[in-house]
Amino acid sequence: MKNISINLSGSKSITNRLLVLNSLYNNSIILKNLSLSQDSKLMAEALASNQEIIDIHHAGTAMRFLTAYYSIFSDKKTILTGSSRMKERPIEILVNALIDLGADISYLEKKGYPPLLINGRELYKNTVKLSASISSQYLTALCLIGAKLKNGLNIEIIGKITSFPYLNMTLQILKDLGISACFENNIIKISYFDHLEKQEYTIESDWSSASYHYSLCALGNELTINMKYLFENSLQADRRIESIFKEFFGVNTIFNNGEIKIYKNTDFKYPNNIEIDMNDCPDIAQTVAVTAFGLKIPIKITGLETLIIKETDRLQALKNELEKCGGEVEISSSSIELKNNFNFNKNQSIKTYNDHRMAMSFTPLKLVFPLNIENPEVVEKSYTEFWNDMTLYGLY
Ligand SMILES: O=C(O)C1=C[C@@H](OP(=O)(O)O)[C@@H](O)[C@H](O)C1
Ligand SMILES: C=C(OP(=O)(O)O)C(=O)O
Repeated sequence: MKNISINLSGSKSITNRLLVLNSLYNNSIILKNLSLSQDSKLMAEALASNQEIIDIHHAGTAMRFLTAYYSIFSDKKTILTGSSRMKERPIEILVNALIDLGADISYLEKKGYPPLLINGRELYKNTVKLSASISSQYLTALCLIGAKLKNGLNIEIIGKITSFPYLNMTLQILKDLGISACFENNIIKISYFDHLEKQEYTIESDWSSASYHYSLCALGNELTINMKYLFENSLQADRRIESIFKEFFGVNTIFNNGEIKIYKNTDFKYPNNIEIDMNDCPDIAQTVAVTAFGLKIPIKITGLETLIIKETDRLQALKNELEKCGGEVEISSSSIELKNNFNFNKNQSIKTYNDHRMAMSFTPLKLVFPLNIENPEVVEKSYTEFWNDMTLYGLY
C-alpha cells in the first residue's frame, strides 16, 4: 500500500468571493488558506490595481464578479478584458441586469461579450430580474455587491438555476460574515450592510482539485491518499466527488477532523453502466467521464449544458480526446455518453484546449496506459502545484 499526503490550497470559488467582499469592506476579513490558483491571483491583483485596463485572462469568476464590482465603484472608469476565449464567454445577462439597476456598461467589441467599458457609479434601484440558466456566476456577482447598494437588492430569478450549489455558497458566505441574505420562492433579498466587523475566515481546501486524486485512487493500485482541510459539511459543489466515487468507482472516504483519507474498496463490484445528472457540479464532469473510461464502465452524464461555454467547449474536447484514446463517445448539447466499446490506444497526445481541467482529468489515465498531456502549464489556472503533486505518484 502506498501512502500519499497532499496539501491542497484553498477553494478558488470561496477565495474569489471573499477577495471581492474584503475589498468592498475595507479588508476587514483576515483570510487564511487562500487559493494559490492563477484565477485568484488575477482577482487579487485586479482588486489592488488602480489601472484603467484590467485583464483577467481566463478567469470566469473574476470577469463576472468584477463586472458587478466596478459598476458600483463611483467615478472609476474600467476596461475589463480577458483572453480570446473570455471574449467568447457570454456576459449579456449580467450586464443587462446591472444596466437595469442603473449601471453604465458598454461593449468594446462584440455585443454580449467582453471586453467591457464600465463607468462606475452609485446604483439606487434595488429590484432586478434575471435568468440563471446560463451561469450561476451572474447571480453571485450581483449578490456580492448587493449589500453595498444603499437600498439593498432584490433579485427575481427566472427559470432554472444552473450550478445551484455555487449560489448557495455565495449566500452562506454572506450570512457567515453577518450580512442578511435570504432566498425564498425564487427571490433573493439582500439588505444594505455598510460595515463588517474585523473577523477571520479560514477557506476550506479545493474539492475540485481533490477530484483528480479521487480519480488517481480509482485508477491506481493500492493507494491511500490523505488530504487536509476538507470537510463532510462543505459549501463546495464538487464535494459531491466523494459520493460519486463511493457509489460508482468503489473509492471510500474517511473524514477525520478536517482531514480525509481515501482508498479503494477491493471487494467493490463495479456497475454495468452509470447514468448521472451533474448539473450541480459541472467542473468534475471531466474527472468522472475519464475515470469511467479508464475503468471501462459505460456512462451517460446529463445536465451539462454549461460545459460549452467554459474554458473550452468541454463536451467536444472530451469527445475528441476520449475517442483518440479508444472510446466511443456521443455528445448532445447537454450530455456525454461513453458507449460500451472500450479500447486503450497507447501513447496518444492529449490536447488540452487551454483548459486546466482537460489536462488534470486525463493525467490519472497515465496509471492505466501511457499518454502525453500537451501544454501541461494550463493547470495553473486552478491548481498551480498539480505537477509537483503528480511526482508523488511517479507521474511527472
Ligand atoms: O461561482 C463559481 O465559483 C463557479 C461557478 C460555476 O460556473 P457556472 O455557474 O457558470 O456553471 C463553476 O463552473 C465555476 O468553475 C465556478
Ligand atoms: C469553469 C471554471 O472556471 P471559470 O468559469 O471561473 O473560468 C473552472 O474552474 O472549471
